[in-house]
Amino acid sequence: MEAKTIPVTVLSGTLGAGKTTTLNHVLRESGDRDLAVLVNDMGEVNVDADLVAESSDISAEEEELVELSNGCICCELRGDLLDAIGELTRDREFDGIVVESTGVAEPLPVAQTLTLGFDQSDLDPTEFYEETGIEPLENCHLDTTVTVVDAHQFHEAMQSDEILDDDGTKKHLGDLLVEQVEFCDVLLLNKCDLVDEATLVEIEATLETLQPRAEIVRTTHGRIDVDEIVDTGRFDFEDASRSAGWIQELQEPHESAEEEHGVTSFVFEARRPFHPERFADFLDSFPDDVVRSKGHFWLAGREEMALMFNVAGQSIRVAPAGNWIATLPPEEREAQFEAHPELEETWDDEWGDRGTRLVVIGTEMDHESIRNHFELCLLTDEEMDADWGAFEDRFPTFEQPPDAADDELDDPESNGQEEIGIAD
Ligand SMILES: Nc1nc2c(ncn2[C@@H]2O[C@H](COP(=O)(O)OP(=O)(O)OP(=O)(O)O)[C@@H](O)[C@H]2O)c(=O)[nH]1
Repeated sequence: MEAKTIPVTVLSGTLGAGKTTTLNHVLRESGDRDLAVLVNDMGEVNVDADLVAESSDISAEEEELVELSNGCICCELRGDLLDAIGELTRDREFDGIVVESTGVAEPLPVAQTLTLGFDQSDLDPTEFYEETGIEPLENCHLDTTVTVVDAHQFHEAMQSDEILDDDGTKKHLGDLLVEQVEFCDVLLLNKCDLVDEATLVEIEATLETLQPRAEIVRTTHGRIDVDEIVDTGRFDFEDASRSAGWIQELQEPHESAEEEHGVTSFVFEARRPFHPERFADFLDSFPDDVVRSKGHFWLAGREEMALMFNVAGQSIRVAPAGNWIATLPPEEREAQFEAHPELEETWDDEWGDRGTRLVVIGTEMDHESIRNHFELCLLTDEEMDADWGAFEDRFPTFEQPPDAADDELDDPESNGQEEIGIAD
């Protein structure tokens, strides 16, 4: 039998959602469990850690409380995070470790760091160990990822055009919130005392659509049963990476017109490209009732590369999604056909795999009107025969391979969003 390893819980959530409050509650209610806490605090003042220490009788000498400051555990402090857990657990057996991320941290890279660091994933960790200089930790496992959502601020956050700065990486608040919701095992819908029942039900419906796999628990002042988030055995990297509603919807599309509480979704598909000017104009006034949209699209004049469409609240991002299979050399194309036999069915004699497939999730959306808007952006028969290079194209140009472009694209100021006229 495998030895039991220490379960690690990661708490994420936007600024002020109630992470620290939840952590304090968990420490107070931890009973016989011996818990260690690791708090990632950006900047000079580490208020969170003080609070934790105060309310949980943890003394610094016991070294059960570790602060990681001046950086973010989803970026430059990834190695430090593992070092700190290694230090903590070198001579001591804990019943659990709770990591509180900063309000700007993305859960996926943190989970990736931990699964690699705990040698718990199928990914090849060699490069990671070389880069961070750490040794794999065999005495821990990533057990539960928890996202705390502020019920009171949810709608405001989704509609906000506030830009957050995570150590140089700029992101819309809605974008971060959606990422945190889409990647977790447990969603704590906190601050339920500040919101009426109808609003809570509506937020729950949205959360369920964005993240069908997670357990959603309503809380006030983070009062959660400790067993719901410590040592639950819920985390699985592959499942968590594939659990977002938009991914599931793309895999098994269904037009959900009468979902609960006005939250519905549909998949838009087309085998003609979008007219770059009309599509950019549409994005300039993109409907507010779309909460989330994601997928790839074909833009006329960009026959080499598929583009990724990524809407979360007020954030609209476009990024490279890789070359069309039709552009690959014959042997690579063959390999793709072997790996994805379903390609045969949809392959177009002239255009190969080029096309558009987007999931649209929203509240009280008018499906027909949004579909029509997308349809109107497609090239007409006449335009199909025109010179596509002559169309006005305000979308950013992507010359780098997708991997290299990714970081830069996270920055709304550098990814050309202004160029494509994002709606305020
Ligand atoms: N009314 C109400 N207030 C809450 C609730 N949960 C937390 N708060 C308050 O919300 C504020 C922020 O809570 P924190 O726990 O510090 O939030 P956080 O997510 O740790 O915040 P950062 O560390 O700044 O990201 C505090 O004043 C809490 O007392 C709740 O359920 N209801």
